[in-house]
This record gives sequence, C-alpha cells and structure tokens, in this order.
Amino acid sequence: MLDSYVLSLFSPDHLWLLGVLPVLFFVAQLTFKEVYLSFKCRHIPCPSGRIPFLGHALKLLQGNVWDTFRALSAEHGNFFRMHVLGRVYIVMADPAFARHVLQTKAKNYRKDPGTYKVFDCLLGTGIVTSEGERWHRLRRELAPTFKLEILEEVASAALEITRNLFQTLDAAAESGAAVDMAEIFRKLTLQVISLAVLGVEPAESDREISNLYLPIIDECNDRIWYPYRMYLPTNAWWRHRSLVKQLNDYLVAKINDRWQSMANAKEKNSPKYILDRILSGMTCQFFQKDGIQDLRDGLKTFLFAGHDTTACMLTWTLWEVMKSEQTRQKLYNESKSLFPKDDTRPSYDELQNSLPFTFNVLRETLRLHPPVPVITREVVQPDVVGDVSIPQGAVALICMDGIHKRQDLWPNVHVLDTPSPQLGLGEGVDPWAFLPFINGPRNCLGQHFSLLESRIVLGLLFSRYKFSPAQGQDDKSHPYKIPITPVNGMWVSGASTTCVFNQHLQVLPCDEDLSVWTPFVFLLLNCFWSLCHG
Ligand code: HEM
Repeated sequence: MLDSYVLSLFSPDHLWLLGVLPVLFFVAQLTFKEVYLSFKCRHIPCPSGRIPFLGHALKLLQGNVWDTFRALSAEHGNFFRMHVLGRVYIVMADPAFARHVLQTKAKNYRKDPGTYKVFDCLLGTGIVTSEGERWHRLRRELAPTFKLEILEEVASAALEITRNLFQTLDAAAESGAAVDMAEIFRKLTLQVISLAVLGVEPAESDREISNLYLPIIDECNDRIWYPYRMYLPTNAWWRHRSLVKQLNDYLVAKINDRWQSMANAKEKNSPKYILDRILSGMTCQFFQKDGIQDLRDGLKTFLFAGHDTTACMLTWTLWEVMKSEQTRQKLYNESKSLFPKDDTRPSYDELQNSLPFTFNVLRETLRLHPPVPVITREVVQPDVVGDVSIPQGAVALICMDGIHKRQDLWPNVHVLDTPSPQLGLGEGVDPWAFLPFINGPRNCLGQHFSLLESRIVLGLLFSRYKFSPAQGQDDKSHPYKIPITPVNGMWVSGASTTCVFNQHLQVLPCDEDLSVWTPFVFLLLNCFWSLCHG
C-alpha cells in the first residue's frame, strides 16, 4: 500500500512534487535554524515588524538600508538583533564591541562566506576571503609589499595620471559641459592601481582593464540584491561569464609576460611593481597551474579591494569640499604651496609629509561617508560580548557607519569637522571609534596606499580647479551598494584658476528605478537564492 503510494509520487502527474519538496525542506531547515537562534538570542533586543522567515527584510528595503540601520540603532541602542531570510544578525555599533570581535576574540569569528559569494569570480581564494593558515601565509607574504617602497610607485603613478586628467577637465571647461567626477575617479583609481600592481600604462588600463573589470564589478554588485542573476542564464549572465574569462586570460598573460621580463637579471634586482615584487620571490615551480591561478586571484583581489573604495572616498571628499568655501580655500592654499606650477614634481619625501589639511579632510570624509559602512563575521564559537552571550551560527554585524555617527563619540557629528585634531593627529580619539579601514589583524592592507594616492590627486586638482556642484546635484547615496557612492554620480561644473566650467546641465536620472514592486520581486527571488544555499 505504502509502496504503491510512494511509487505514484514518481508518476508524471506528480513530478512537480520533486521540485517543491526540496524547497519545502530547505525552508523548514532554515526556519528551524532561525527559531533555534532566536531562542538563543531572546535576551538581545529585536526591532518590531519581524515577519516569519523574511524577518526584517521588508523594513530594510523600505528606504536607504544605511539610514534604516542608523534609525534602528538610535531606537534600540548599539547592540540589537535583526533577522533576514533565516539568518540572525547581531548589530553592534560600539568601539568596544568592534574591538572584541575584530581583535580580542577574533578567533571566535570568521569571515561570513555568504557576504562574498557574489564576488567569488573576482576574489577567488585570495586574502580577502581566506581564513586560518592560508590567510596567515598570504598576509605575511603581502604585507611587506604594501609598505614603503611600493608607496613611492603609487605616488608617481597618482601624479602622472592626475595630470593626464587636466586635458579632459580643460576640454570640458572649454566646451562648457559638466562632468561626472564619480566616474572620472573610478577610472583614475583603476589606472593608478593597474599601474602600481601590474605596471600597466593608463591607456592600456582603459582599453583592457576598465572594459573588462568595470562591467564585471557592476554585475557583481547587482547580484548582491538580485542573487537570482547568478543562476538565470540571461544575456547578462553569459556576458559576465565571458568577461570574467577574458579578464582571467588577460591577467595570466600579464603574469607570464612579467615573468619573462623578470628573467632579465637587472629587472629582477629592482622590481618596481607589486606583481614584480611577488614574482621576484618565486621559483620556476610556481609556474604550475595552481600557482598561477592563485596569483591571478590575488591580482584581481587588489583591483577589487583598492579601486572603487578609493574612488568613493575621493568623490565624497569633493562633495564635502564643494559645500564649504572656507575648506576649499584652505585646501587651495595648501596645495598651491606644494604644486606652485602644474608641472611641479615634488620628491617622494615631500609628497609623503605634505598636505596635512588635505589628509584631515580625507579622514573626516571617511568618518562621514565610510565607503564600507558595515562588515560581517560569522560566530564560530559561542561568545560573550560585553556581558551578553551570542550563539554559534549567528552573524556579528559591525556597523562602522553607526559608530562614526555617534553623538557621544563625535562632538560635531554630522558636519565635516576640520581641522579635526583627533583624526589628523590620532590624539585623544579611541582608535576603535574610527574604523573606515577596520582595525586589528585583518585591517585594510591598502590604507596607506589609498590615503597617499588620494592626497596627491586632490592636491593637484584643488591647486588648479574650483569645482561646484552642477545644478540639481544632490548627496543622495545609493540605497544598498557597497562602497556607498552617490546614486546620481557627482556632476560638477565650476571655475578653475585657468578656465571656467560654466554650463549647468541636467542631472542624469537615477540609473536604477526602484519601483514599489522591486522589493517584492527581490524578496521572492532572494528566498529562492537562500533556499539554494541552505
Ligand atoms: C578608501 C579606501 C579603502 C577602504 C575604505 C578600505 C576598506 C577596507 C575594509 C573595511 C576592509 C576589511 C574588510 C573585512 O574584513 O571584511 C579592507 C580589507 C582589505 N583591503 Fe582595503 N580599503 C581601501 C583601500 C584599499 C586598497 C587601495 C587596497 C589595495 C591596493 C586594499 C586592500 C585590502 C586588502 C588586501 C584587504 C584584506 C585584508 C585581510 O583580510 O587581511 N584596500 N579594506
């Protein structure tokens, strides 16, 4: 009787069950896990409006995710829990908790693999995603590369590439067109990192790397919130796949090429670029398939970690400066003393120790607009944070944006506070209260790289141009993308010391129309994605 019933399930009439049953099974599994974690976390405050399984997903999607986090933090304090699609997040917006998770008890946490899933094609098993012994090894090998010597290369790349930009800006000034500095900074930072890491000249970077890499990263960003794009073989999916393959091939060819050049003993003794430095420590055995793939993933990791974040910092700094004539004037005076003429070439020492006010403005901007506003860590050992216990399986979400905007930590919390003695000189401020690059053993490897690069880029630009926002330009930030960029770009028009940007143009419409239905479509498709990932 039972046998025939089971057999009847496999009849053509019941085939649909084969699709539905695994889905139900996964929903049940996730729901069970969530119920268990909820019970374990019942002592942690939880905002109202939680829906079974979806949790607070709808609440987060109602506006800008980062504003919602801040509002919830204001309501529920600096330690509360949120539920999203079967996962339990413990939100922490406190320097002491950040220190606990990222340093004191770092061994109880690991990077949350779910967060980086969509970036697998770029990060592979590189330093950003690795853990344990492998991460230690990579960090040990790479950390010295980012120390002093490479910074000299970064400084000269930033000088050269920013000067190339003068032509574009002058042309725009002459024609009266406004320009989108967010896009310009995106290309510029990619050029700098391509030159510093691979030794690729700007023209080649635009031709080969920008055309491959930028569409790949855009698609990855879309996949964070529309994960079904990872599975549906649409045109975009095929295109993405082909671009990833082309980028991989390009990088492998580059590695082989540099390896050949390194065979030249002279070059081997004075490696200039990051790739050369890594290659110079390698043996021929390295040229086995896995070794090349590792290095290729490492290079993609640098491009990924280092370019959009820096572009985002430059973009928001420009916005903050455009709001304050006093700040602009000070930046101008400072930069003019370092770059009295367009073609002045200060030495590396001069560059490194100069522009302290610009440095302060950059750091204050990082406080106000941290490009990476939150990071996540999965709890792998039950832990006690403060005096609150958190269970294994939950996800700790460190909200750097929340910490940076706490009134009790920052007197002038919502405005660019310069000169900011604390940020500029590192005195009196808790190092765990300022976390754009996080802190602890897994802090950002490229922070000196990006701060030096940005100081030079802004110094040169402000010594020559006076920017003002194009008509209608606002500071609306993207509702969910990381790093957080302005949703409408950063269109500027303005007067430079030598030329005039005088035409105001219409601001381009938002590139994504987040209609009322989008959240619902998104949720349905995300449920499907979560189910696939158990
Ligand atoms: C304004 C610019 C930048 C910001 C705001 C920034 C921010 C961050 C943050 C928040 C992390 C920690 C991520 C996590 O643990 O989940 C990180 C890690 C990292 N960053 Fe940056 N970054 C910037 C520029 C750069 C640059 C220019 C490079 C390299 C060229 C770079 C390379 C890395 C690497 C390799 C890691 C991983 C370190 C590890 O896991 O040991 N970053 N960055």
